[in-house]
Amino acid sequence: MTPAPTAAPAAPVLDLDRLTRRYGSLTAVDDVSLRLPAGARHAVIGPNGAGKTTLLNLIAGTDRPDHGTIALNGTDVTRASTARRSRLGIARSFQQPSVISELTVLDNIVLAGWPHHPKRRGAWRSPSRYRQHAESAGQHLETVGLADLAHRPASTLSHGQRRMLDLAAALAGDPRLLLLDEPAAGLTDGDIGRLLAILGALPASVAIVLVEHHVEVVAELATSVTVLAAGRVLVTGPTREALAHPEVRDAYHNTGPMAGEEPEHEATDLVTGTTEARG
Ligand SMILES: Nc1ncnc2c1ncn2[C@@H]1O[C@H](COP(=O)(O)OP(=O)(O)OP(=O)(O)O)[C@@H](O)[C@H]1O
Repeated sequence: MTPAPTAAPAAPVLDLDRLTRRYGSLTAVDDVSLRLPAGARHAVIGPNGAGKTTLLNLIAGTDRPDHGTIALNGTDVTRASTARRSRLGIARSFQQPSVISELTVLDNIVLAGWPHHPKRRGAWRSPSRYRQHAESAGQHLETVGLADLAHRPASTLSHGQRRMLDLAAALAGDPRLLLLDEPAAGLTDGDIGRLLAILGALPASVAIVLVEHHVEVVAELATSVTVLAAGRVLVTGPTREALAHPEVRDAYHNTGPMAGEEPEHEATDLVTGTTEARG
């Protein structure tokens, strides 16, 4: 009997291969490889200056690597514009929430979702088109708990509420990969709890890559972690193991044996759970 054909494994949502970014003599991201499956909940942690934001910039396309490749769902986007990456499903929230204070809460989300909407043409000239946009924007505000504030000017929001609005703006394009840069920074414990509940409830169709200094947020949300130190991958793996790694604690305190050490190049494949030598 002929065996039934097996389905080809889905392409990783994100595949970074030997990514390097130099600024003059400083190597901010140094030979970083990482493969994440669809729906991943992955955190990137490390001390200040480790290269975390630079890595997010390279994935989002606001910065370009000197070396290495970036693939999104099997499509090479290394040279793609930020707009094309956004259309392919990458969305991003920032350390400083990018909110337009003069607009209402609702219109911030209408504007963020507009380029992604199938009926985007003429949205501002046609009241019925605008209503369609406003309806989907309202759903995203529900998701982040801001629906009651939809018609307030965004300038009246608290810091925590602006962060939620920034998150709703990132969700407005129905992303497949959500990049979050320190989403818990400056939040109260209550706001952090709300953020965790919102992110925890996102569907598995949305993968998350999270840069975060709050280890408890990482432990709660991420199922896998990459630790960067001086631009290099110190360790990548399941959250509990990565956080328990002795060199992680050493690197955080900048006293450990990792300083100046040359790690072997490895790519940890979080699709298959294997680690392989590359290069
Ligand atoms: N545009 C730039 N030009 C020159 N150097 C830069 C630039 N962007 C980042 N760097 C340097 O690259 C290194 C990594 O910076 P990056 O912001 O990625 O670190 P980080 O891990 O996000 O730090 P933090 O936790 O403090 O935000 C730092 O030494 C930083 O000064």
